[in-house]
Amino acid sequence: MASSTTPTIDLEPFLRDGDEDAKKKATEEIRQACSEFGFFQVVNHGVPLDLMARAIDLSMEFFNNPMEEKKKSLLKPGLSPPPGYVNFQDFSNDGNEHFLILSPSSGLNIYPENPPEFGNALEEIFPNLVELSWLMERIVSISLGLAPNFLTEYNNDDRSCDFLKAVHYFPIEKADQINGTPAHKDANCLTFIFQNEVGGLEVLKNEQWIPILPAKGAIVVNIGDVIQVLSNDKFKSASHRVIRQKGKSRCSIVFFDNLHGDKWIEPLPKFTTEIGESPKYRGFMYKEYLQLRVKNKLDPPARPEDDINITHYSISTQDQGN
Ligand SMILES: O=C(O)CCC(=O)C(=O)O
Ligand SMILES: [Fe+2]
Repeated sequence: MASSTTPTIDLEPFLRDGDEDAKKKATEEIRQACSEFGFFQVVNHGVPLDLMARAIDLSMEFFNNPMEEKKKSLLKPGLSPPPGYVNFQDFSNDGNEHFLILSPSSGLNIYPENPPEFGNALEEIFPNLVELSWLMERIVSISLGLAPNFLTEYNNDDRSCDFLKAVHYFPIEKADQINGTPAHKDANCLTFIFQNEVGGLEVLKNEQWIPILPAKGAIVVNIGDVIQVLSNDKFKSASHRVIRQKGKSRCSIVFFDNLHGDKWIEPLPKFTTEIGESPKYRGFMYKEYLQLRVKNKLDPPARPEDDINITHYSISTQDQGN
């Protein structure tokens, strides 16, 4: 029966050899969560819990610095996404600020002096989240009926476009300031989020906002547009948002398992020609979509309905009939 809370799935069977039945059961739970919600949480995921807690604490210490101090690690222009500090309140209604890093091996990251361990903690957690992405790519591929290494090979095992953000959501001071991050769908492949105890992340299902409750040590996983398009809507990239809370700062660490911009994205034959279904999207170059999304964010259209999202590439039923 369909439920109204997102499931939590134990990945412990995947961290050891054997127990194929337990692996199958967890894979089936993930398949259901991906088609019903596009969102779920995982526990026993292999990312050290003390490192997760340290990354959150040090992020909050960084965000508690005076603004002049934070702005010393301003973003490096010309890179997309730009690493470093950004305060969205400077140019949008979003009530958050973030610090972004690219892959530590890029050599492009800049770190603030205070607190000195902040950069180390982010660099240390990054490869742990890459490791979890590999595992989830494998499970998601299997649950779509694809070869286990399908998603990893689809991106030529290229991890150079992954990135990570530490995000601080300011507490609400006036009643109308609830917007932390407005409703959106992630463009990438898979997103991983862990959060402090404050809450505010919500996912849309059947026109209802469902809270993703913070659970100690759990990591939220959500499906992005790339998987929705490849699977021709079999798996869902769900709309989600963050609501700010009264008197409490929310902190999250968000890791984006991302594709190379030169990747061509279109529904796979397995979900179209091979089963006699029409593709729901036309193919596109991933970087073209990302550029449209960035433009959208920095220079929002006057009418919200002109906001660019994945439906930009939808093939309507009418087109399919022609
Ligand atoms: O901070 C969060 O929990 C989620 C942020 C988010 O959805 C995003 O950055 O795409
Ligand atoms: Fe998101």
